[in-house]
Amino acid sequence: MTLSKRREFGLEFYEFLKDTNRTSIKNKSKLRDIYNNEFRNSDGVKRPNFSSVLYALKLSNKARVYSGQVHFNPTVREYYLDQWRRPTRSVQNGGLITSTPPVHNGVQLNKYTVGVPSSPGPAQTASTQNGVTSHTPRRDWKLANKILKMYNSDRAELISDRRGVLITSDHPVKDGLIKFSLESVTEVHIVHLFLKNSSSSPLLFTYYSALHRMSCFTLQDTQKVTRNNPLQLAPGEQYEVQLQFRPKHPGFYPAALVFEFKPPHSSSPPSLAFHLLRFVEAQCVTSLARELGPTAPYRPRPIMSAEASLRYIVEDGEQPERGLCRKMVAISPSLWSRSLLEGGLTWESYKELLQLLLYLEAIQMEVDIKKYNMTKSPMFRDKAKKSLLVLEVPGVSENRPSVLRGDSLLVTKWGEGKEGKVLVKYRGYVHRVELERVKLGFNPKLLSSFIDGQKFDVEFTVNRLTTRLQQRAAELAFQHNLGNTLFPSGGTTTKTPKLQQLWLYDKALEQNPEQYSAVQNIVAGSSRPAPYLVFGPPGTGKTVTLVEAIKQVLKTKGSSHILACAPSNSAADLLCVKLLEHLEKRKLFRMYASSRNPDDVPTAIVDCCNMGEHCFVFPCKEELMKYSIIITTLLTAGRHVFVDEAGHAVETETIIPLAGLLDPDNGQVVLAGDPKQLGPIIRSPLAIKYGLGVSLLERLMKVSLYQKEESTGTFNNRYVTKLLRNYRSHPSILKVPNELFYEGELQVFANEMIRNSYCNWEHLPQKGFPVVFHGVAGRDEREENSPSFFNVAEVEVLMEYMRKLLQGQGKRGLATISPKDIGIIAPYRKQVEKIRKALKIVGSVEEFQGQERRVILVSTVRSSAKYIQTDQRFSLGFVKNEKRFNVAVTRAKALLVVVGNPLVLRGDPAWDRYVDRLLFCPPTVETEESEVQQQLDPEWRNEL
Ligand SMILES: Nc1ncnc2c1ncn2[C@@H]1O[C@H](COP(=O)(O)OP(=O)(O)OP(=O)(O)O)[C@@H](O)[C@H]1O
Repeated sequence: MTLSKRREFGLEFYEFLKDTNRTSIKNKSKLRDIYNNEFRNSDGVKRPNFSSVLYALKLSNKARVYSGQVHFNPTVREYYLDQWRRPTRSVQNGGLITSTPPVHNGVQLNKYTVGVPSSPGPAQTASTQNGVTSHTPRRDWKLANKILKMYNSDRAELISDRRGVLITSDHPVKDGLIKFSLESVTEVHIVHLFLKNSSSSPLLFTYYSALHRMSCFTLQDTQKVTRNNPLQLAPGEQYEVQLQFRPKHPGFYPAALVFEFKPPHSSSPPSLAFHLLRFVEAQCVTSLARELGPTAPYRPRPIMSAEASLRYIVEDGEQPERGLCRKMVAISPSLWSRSLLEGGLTWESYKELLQLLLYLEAIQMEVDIKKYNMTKSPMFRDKAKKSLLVLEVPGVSENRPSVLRGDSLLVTKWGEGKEGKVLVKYRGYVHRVELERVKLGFNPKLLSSFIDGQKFDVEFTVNRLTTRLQQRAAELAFQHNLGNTLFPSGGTTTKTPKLQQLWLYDKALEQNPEQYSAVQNIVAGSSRPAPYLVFGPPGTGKTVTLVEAIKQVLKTKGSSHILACAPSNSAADLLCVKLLEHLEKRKLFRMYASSRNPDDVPTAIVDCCNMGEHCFVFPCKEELMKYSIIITTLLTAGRHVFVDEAGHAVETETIIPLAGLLDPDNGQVVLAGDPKQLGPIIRSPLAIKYGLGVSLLERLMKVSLYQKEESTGTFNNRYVTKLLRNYRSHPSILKVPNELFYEGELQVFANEMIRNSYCNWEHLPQKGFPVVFHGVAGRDEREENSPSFFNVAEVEVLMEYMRKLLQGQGKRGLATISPKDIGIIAPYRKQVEKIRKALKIVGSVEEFQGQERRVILVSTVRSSAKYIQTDQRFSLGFVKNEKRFNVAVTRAKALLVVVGNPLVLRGDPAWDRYVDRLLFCPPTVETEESEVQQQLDPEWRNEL
């Protein structure tokens, strides 16, 4: 159980002590007895033992223990029990709070009308019994849990006025919900709630509270009603409770309020109590937020109904210009058996099992893509190229559906499908993919009769090429005898190599013995035929080691042919740019697939790649052999094959460049990556279950050859190098990922001046600790037909940080910074689009793996838990995806700002530990624990 959960139980116990007037008890064994006998198993919730709970309280400075006595920290009450912010000052004794600026200051509030009671109400006496002022309604955990459980089935009843109680308000109430909106954080808004006994007998109003804590709200009433101090409502009598909303930040703040009533006999048992619920949705929306808000309400595209059983013919369309394109034949698995699936991956089962898993994956892709079929979708002529038609495909930029240049889809004129008639389906080829639309090339037969805005039914199709390439690679790997490479034992390895002394291009690497030895071993080919692995956490120099090794292989063996690959275009481009630092352009060739958008080619690479006049061209083999290095993505792919970010790729993707190209005896494969960062994206649950989600790098790392030798406790440098010196980040940025994912092994080696450049930034909650977690109560919204999410409140907070960063630069000893030193990472395309409206420097996590910036701002977007499963399924978002989370928080050198809703994020174990460690454990040795809590805005600290 996490520390935060244990702490939560501890605080809940403290609350229980308060409720039963026993906070004066300090004796540890007595408290343990109360905990065990009365609290621990009182409501079926599984709670940890007392010591474990006490330990969590101690760690978070909420309790101290000495001489067998437990002393609860007085701030426990303020921070925790008082989840509804305590009034800052009272108007009169026992009166209603009117903290500044009061909206209804001076208005009378009493039992029947709004006013201040002339004398202290009975609550004063009751609440001071224990020497503690406890009139602010506190949360009843048991009740909150009970209501949350009932909520799904009994919502209608919970919000209905019952047993003579009517709850009305000065705001409109629709379906139990009160909504209102403010324009600025300086405003305070009050909602008056009137509780009326409309029955013919008296009733007791016994309790009110909120189901969730949210400190921007305050609830209050004049009589300070509690269960110890109930209020009798005579027939026809009305009583007012006020809700005050005072947001600190723009955002969306939902709340649920519960009101408890009972028959008026003092002896009536608690079971006779009944509860009414009201919901509140408060918003604070600034003008920027309005501008960025949904352009139109979200309306998912109508999905095409199940395929009609009509006869049809297909009219082929116009393909985009591209080089030679060889059709590949589909491979159906020859064997399909449970024993094959369950037998695990061995060299004997390699081809059959991988082909079967790829087949399962392809079936899942077919099923998935059908869900995106659209009906009644209009198309328009492209203004720039009249022969193309433009179709809106919301979500295409997030691969929902996955459509690339060169893929095709089928359209039918809407309303044409009639029984007995042969339907014409027109195949449209994708010429260009834009944010939410594609440009399609169709048959002239369609174009000649096309009217702008004409509506069509659209069927998406899966491009089988990628699966087929991988299936073929599995087959070729077998044919070309790559068993010793893919299942290395070390037994077949050639004699111990002689390592040469090398003069590295990047002198910094000579100072790092692991990097230097990795380069030496790669140059000597010492692991052959086994692959050489370079693995290690973020920022440890895997890519630069790989790049240096490539340069050294070329320097020492001039005739070598090297294929350098990465799973994504951005990672392959990065390799290319780094290689160009010391190599002549003529030696190097970056080969793009025809599906790549030519506009996305970085300028540094334009004149050493396969970009032709209008499209990418594919030179013949002889032409290609003139180059020393060819750089491609794995799917687009020697003697030497280098693969960067190998942990991100499916095994069969990684073997595409090996199978058929690698000489099994003399070829050298080098894989660099980190299995704790982005992994393969697989849709089929069966394929995942039986191993397709494991990259070649990850699988090999479990082979004994690549593991620490027991006798020495070290890795065998001949086959593997583990890099542990991080050259990127300030220790505070690394602290939590290091503990979560790397067993604390990462060492800080980043340039001191750069990594410390934000340690004194005035906006840090704590000096010397350049990590900020900024809690935002936003709302994850969608607009129009797009399935992608955005969160305007988070954009606003990001903009605020951008302003602070750019305005503050160069001042008070801070380094100057330009926008290119700042990166913003968001998990959804729509959020990226919204942020781009103001800035030009954002990208998705995939684009950021392998990259770094001086300052990184992360927007997590998710603010409601209900979409988290969808995120998991589509490998989107940061919640419930440790690897994406790890990549996002390890890109910054000097300052990391994470903006998100901690209540939602904490539903994920990794985030929970992250927020927990940031908040409750000293991030650096010299930090005071109490100060660490300042890392989070106080408003949120109360919520957690
Ligand atoms: N020996 C070294 N001395 C100084 N700086 C280094 C050294 N090795 C790497 N670096 C620097 O560290 C940073 C991270 O390097 P690199 O991108 O190669 O790491 P990585 O392990 O591939 O990271 P990630 O897994 O996060 O993509 C770069 O700025 C690089 O120049």
